[in-house]
Amino acid sequence: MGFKSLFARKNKKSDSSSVQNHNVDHHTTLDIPLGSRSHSVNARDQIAELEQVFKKFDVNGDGKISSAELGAIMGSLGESSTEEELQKMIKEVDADGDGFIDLSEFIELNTKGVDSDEVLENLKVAFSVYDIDGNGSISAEELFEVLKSLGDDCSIAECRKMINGVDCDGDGMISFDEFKLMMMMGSRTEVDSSSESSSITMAASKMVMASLTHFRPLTCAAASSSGCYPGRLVAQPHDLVKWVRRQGGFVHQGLKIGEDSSHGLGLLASEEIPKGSELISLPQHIPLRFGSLESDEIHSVLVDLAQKVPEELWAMKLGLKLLQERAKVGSFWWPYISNLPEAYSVPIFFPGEDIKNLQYAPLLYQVNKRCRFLLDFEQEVRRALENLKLIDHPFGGLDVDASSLGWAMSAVSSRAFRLHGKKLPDGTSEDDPMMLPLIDMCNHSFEPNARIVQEQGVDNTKMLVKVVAETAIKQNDPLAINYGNLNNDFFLLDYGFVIPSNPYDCIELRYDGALLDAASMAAGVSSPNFSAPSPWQQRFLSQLGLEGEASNLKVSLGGPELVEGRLLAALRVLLASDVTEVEKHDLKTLKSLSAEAPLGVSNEVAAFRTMIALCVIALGHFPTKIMEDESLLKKGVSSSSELAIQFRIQKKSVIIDVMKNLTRRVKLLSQKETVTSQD
Ligand SMILES: C[S@@+](CC[C@H](N)C(=O)[O-])C[C@H]1O[C@@H](n2cnc3c(N)ncnc32)[C@H](O)[C@@H]1O
Repeated sequence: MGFKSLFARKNKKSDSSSVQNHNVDHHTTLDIPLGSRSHSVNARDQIAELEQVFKKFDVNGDGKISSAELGAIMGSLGESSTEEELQKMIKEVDADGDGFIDLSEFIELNTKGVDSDEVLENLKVAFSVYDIDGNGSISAEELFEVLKSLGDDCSIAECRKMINGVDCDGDGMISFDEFKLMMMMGSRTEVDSSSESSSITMAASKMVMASLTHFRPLTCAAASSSGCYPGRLVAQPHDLVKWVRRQGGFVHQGLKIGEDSSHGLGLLASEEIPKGSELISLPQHIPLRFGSLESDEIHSVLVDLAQKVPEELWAMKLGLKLLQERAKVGSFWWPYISNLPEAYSVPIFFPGEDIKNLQYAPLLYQVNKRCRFLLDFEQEVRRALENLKLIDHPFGGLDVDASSLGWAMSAVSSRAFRLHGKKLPDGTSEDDPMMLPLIDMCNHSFEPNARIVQEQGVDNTKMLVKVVAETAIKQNDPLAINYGNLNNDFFLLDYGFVIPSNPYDCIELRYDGALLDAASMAAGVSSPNFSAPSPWQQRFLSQLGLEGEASNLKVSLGGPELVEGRLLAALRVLLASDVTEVEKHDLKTLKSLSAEAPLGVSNEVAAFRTMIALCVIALGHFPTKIMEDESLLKKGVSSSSELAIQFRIQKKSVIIDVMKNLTRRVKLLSQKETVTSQD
């Protein structure tokens, strides 16, 4: 890679050789002389800009660029080079042979043309940064948007002026050919002093400067308070479907991105699609990962920081990479990242009052843990970055605070997929979390019409992962995949939504003998002694993991199991008096709700009654009743309050459903008992 090509950051992954079906027209080269070797006085502006760029390279300010400075810049742009390569690059330019590049050599280099495929390829990458919607031309609005996102406060009128100076065919836009012409004229000798030429120079140098010297600010919008779907990072994001196709991916012609009821944006079928159809396929290089591909070079600061992320918050690790790519102008993934929501409705972004409004201790605990982690990690990140030179800084010198870290963590937790990674010796494979552009536009349903398939062990496939139609899909139907059979705690914490009547929702309780004593007493169950089990009962409790060192005291009610088997078995055993009777059954039977009263009807009724009373106690922990919650919702509240209220309504509904189900079972058992005693 030559020195000049640094002007447009070329990401290794955009290398066209690794891409099939690269949708770029290779035949539209303009017949323009690429440069000359002297400068005109009218190129003063451009030279002033080049001086500024030179200063960025010249880190120690000694007026010359050394191979170390060049290497550091290349490294920060994702291009690592050997000393030999760096020396070769310097030699190309070093007219006086002193082993450095001085300002005049730098200007000479950048004002002469280099007619090569490489320059053309780099121009295409630079062009794509501005062509936000991927329609092949840059509008004044797009130019404005990009320059604004880079911190340049030029007006839309100025952008129009810049465009007019370059717009040869008068359509008000810059096509790739016009862009190329502009870039070449911006660095040409015979630039006259007309205002048109200076617009060209200004536009060219602004764009060049932008793609070289700026990073996007990492601001984080507060979660949207309106009910409508979240805005994207930029007002006019890239066309994701086109981008995936351009990168060699496959997107079914009957798919489009559109608004999907209350789920934000999603994928919709624009025509009927038969069952089994391939919908989307992504080649290996499109997913955004932390660096599991052999060729990935991860910034060492990011690697160190990632090691400080606890395993269960894996999303933050990939989030660091996402933030770095978000900051980097010219990132290969920008067309994808520009489509990400600017805000997330996950509880870490709720106002404190709404976190309390969740009213459910296990989730409050998780939310607080995440918030605390983000605040601590913010400090960790600051410490890691504080003495770094700009060129060593993974985020281009930008400040990374807890809210931008939270944005990144939420973007990953709500979109990343954990695919199969490296095979392990035991035959299983490592989890490989990655973001799957476009596929992650699919919303969730427990009754999905599509599913993700990872192409594993299939020879000759360049595609890493695909989505296929699980059922026939009707025109205008949204595409839905199943994110997992998760409870609402996960959905809210990681994705920012709550599913009403979620069959997998449950409540978590802490197994506690004293609490069970209280519950059984309230239920009128005679002689309960849960807090002082006999030795044989303790043996059972240890086998159930409810006693002893390796115990796990979290038990759940609700979900498909209705009552967690360990809790049911514990109650059955603790309410039994005859060890030999209990020992007749294996643990599996004792844990099973469908095993009918294995220790007798009265034991079963007492166990169920105790559980019903436990539900009453759990319900009592919620300060509000469902009716009160519903009337609050009717009145109208903020979107975070709404989510918090919906969440707690669902939790209370789970408890009530468990109570109803157990009450029905008690009734049936009691009838059975009466019939048996009458027989
Ligand atoms: C993988 S993204 C899907 C694309 C997303 N809708 C968007 O606008 O970019 C996951 C996010 O979509 C929304 N979502 C997906 N399925 C949903 C559902 N069943 N109910 C509510 N929101 C849903 C949530 O905001 C979630 O965090």
